[in-house]
Amino acid sequence: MSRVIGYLIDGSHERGFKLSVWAVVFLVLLGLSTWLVSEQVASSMRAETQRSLAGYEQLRANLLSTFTEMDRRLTQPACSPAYLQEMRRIAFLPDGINELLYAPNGVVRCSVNSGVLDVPKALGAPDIASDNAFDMAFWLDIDLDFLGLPGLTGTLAQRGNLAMIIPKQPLPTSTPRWMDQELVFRFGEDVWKHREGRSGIYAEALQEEGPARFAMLRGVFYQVSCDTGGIHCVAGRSTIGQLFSFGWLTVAVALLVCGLVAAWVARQVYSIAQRYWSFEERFLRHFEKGSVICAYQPLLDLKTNIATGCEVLARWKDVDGTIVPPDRFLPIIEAHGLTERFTGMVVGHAYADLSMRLPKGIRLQVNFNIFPQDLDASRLIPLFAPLLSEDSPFKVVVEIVETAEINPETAQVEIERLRAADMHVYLDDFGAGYSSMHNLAALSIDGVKLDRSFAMAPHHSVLSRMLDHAIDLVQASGRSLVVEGVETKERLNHLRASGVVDFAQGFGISRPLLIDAYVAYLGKHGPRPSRRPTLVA
Ligand SMILES: Nc1nc2c(ncn2[C@@H]2O[C@@H]3COP(=O)(O)O[C@H]4[C@@H](O)[C@H](n5cnc6c(=O)[nH]c(N)nc65)O[C@@H]4COP(=O)(O)O[C@H]3[C@H]2O)c(=O)[nH]1
Repeated sequence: MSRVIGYLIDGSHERGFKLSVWAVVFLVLLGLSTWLVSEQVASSMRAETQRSLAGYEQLRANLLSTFTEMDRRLTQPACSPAYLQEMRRIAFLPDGINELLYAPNGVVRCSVNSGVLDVPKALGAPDIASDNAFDMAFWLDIDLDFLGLPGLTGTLAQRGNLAMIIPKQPLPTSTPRWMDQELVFRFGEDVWKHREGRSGIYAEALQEEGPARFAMLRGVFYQVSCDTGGIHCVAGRSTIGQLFSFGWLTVAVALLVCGLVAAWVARQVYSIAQRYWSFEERFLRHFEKGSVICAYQPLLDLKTNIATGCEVLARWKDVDGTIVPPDRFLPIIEAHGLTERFTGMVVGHAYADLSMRLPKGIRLQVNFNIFPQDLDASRLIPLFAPLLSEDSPFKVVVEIVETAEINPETAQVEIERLRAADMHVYLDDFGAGYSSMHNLAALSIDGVKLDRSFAMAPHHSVLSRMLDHAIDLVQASGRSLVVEGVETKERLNHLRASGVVDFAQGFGISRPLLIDAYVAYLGKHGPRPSRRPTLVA
């Protein structure tokens, strides 16, 4: 996991990472805005279809009130002059309905405009029977010739013995251009007749799933609204194309905003991921006792050919269990002033490993690396205390690297104090960095580790040719000499043949090993246990 995230947030994948986050966020925002827009479109369409229906709601109210008025006022004998006179008065009411009729059992006998018909007009079966919420029957688009209106058609509504011609009610002309509408007159759940607007929309809308009959997935939006009695219905339809053509500027701005927001989020996510998941942050979050582990690289005594010691090399266990080499985390430890705490962890871990696993009766030289800035005996000695007890089977060596921070005078004082506490001091990586002949001579160190670059250098290279001279130089100082970086048998034999190198260390002898492997290695190549512990190294 940490490897994957580490890979993603590593600088070289910044673009890909940001682009992926951007794409995800952009799509989410796009989905969200599409949903919001579709909600907005749905509610606008609902409002528009209901507005279109409002005229029919009003018409229905007028019909009902006119019927009620006729029922109340037409008490005279049907089709009598007084009856027709009263009917005429009612027809003058400002409700837009001005042709009232007397039509018992679907047979028109008289009307306001025609008076008593010479021949009563039988209307036949109604298109919509009266078993609806308003007890009204309807005849749609009937020929009004019988009322003296040749060539005209109209809709006739009947309640009881009374009837009236409904004036034509067109859809509002101010409907938005991004939407088409159709008005239908419903005869029942599944039977209707087109009345106004664009034919076919209601039928299409009925095909759509869902209670709101709102189908945006196919890029078409439908909305149907019906009046209270469910007789008039207005179906609205709008397509993505229609919406875009009237709102392209909004769409362009929305896309731009989504793009910009996604870019901002991608940048934030990247920097948060980097901050939270960078190796440094991970290391600092999990820098605790169990996360530091030790590897042990054998030190081979060239005089006896026995691996009498080891160098303790720290590793860090990443959150996913990956073992991380020290060059990755040591700079972080130094930058955060954790060096002393870290050395304490390494010493504690090594002590626990070795004291538990080392066969009884073996005395072992154990080399630890310390940070040059920690060269302070008063702080170091307590850290190593468990390994320095009188009956300890360990010979403790601390390896220090010469750096600009080492002042030879103060270093000498600290080295003396360490040695007085039964610790041994080696100069590490001699021949590289800040190594100086003067320090080699002036500091009372016990040994010198030749920088591994000499032994690792290919044959006949300059460094390789310098190896013997470097060995002579250290030998002349009288210090114990360790050559590290020994990778091949040839080089090991060469060093052994020189007769002046005390210890060798390198992959050619053994790689750094975890405790189990190291104990197994010691079983084969280490000192034999003795009843009375004697120092072999
Ligand atoms: N190519 C090659 N490499 C070889 C060979 N033989 C040994 N090495 C590597 O050389 C390094 C020897 O340790 P060093 O010079 O003290 O260099 C150490 C030491 O300066 C530092 N270090 C490691 N553990 C600690 C620690 O606990 N405390 C401190 N302060 N520094 C540590 O990290 C450095 C690197 O440690 P490692 O990565 O473990 O690398 C180790 C070891 O694995 C060889 O034949 N060929």
